[in-house]
Amino acid sequence: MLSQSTEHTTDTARDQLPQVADTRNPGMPHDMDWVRGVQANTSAIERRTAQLPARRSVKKDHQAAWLLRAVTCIDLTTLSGDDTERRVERLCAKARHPVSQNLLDALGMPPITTGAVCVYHEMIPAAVRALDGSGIPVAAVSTGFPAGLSPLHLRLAEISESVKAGAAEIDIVISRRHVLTGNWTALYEEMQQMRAACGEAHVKAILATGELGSLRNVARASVVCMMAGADFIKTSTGKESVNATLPVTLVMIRAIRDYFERTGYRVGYKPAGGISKAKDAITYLAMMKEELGDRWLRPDLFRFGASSLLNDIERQLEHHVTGNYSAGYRHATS
Ligand SMILES: O=C[C@H](O)COP(=O)(O)O
Repeated sequence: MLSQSTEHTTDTARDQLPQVADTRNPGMPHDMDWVRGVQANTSAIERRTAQLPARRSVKKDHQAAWLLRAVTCIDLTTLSGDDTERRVERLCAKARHPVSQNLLDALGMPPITTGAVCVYHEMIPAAVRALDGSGIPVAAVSTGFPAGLSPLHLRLAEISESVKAGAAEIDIVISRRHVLTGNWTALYEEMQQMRAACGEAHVKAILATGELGSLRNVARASVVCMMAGADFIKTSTGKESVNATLPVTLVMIRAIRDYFERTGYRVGYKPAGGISKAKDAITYLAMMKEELGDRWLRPDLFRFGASSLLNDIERQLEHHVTGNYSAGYRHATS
């Protein structure tokens, strides 16, 4: 039998942070001095992250526990031009039962679900119907995803439409040009308007880090989006040529830590794009635990944006239980 805890896996350096009530990040006035003071030491960051996958070795039951935890944090995603209602329904069925009952029984685990299902606006009604009664939220990518270059009033209207259609979480894309030109005020104001358009729906700010030019820009954009009220900061759309990476992750989660230490508000983190291997998921979780502590290992503060990660996790769990690997197609999600 597995414990759902990951407590045996690594020491927690960050559990000493001040404990405050979990309230949604309301944002704060734009503090340009803070933003200008944010730096990122690229070589130190790359050195630190280069060591992570090599020294991270989680075995047997602990590995299965980490993998099940990862499953509960997946935003199970389909974002393709050829998405259909049928594909979304299959994805939602998988989100309800991401790991087969046989495996859960063998591991002594109760039923679990993924963190959310993430789709384009047009697919929201199908996802809402298919997830009815499951408690699994529908996340929608809005604001002219993935480039975010449609007029602002249309991007804001798209958010409102997505919320009206039943999305409980909105993944917005920021205007990369505001970062690349150092127009932090424009980024702050845009993010604030998007947060307001979301209303009660939680907003994840996609930075598209592969297009921001430098880790310092990633750090500054993270801070500005949190100041403007982002509930989550997310690396990528999955459509950039470089998506989630470990150096970008370190920069973003340290920005989250800094924001928490200064304001008392916890902002979530979502690495997305190209995360398809179970061992990579464990590396990300271990990094969250080391840098931010156990509180950030739950789906309200951590998600993977991933379309195929679940397949590999299920294969690894099957290997853990049976000693054999099954063919990948048996775990296909769509
Ligand atoms: O936000 C989620 C990403 O679009 C998924 O990317 P992926 O297909 O590389 O897993």
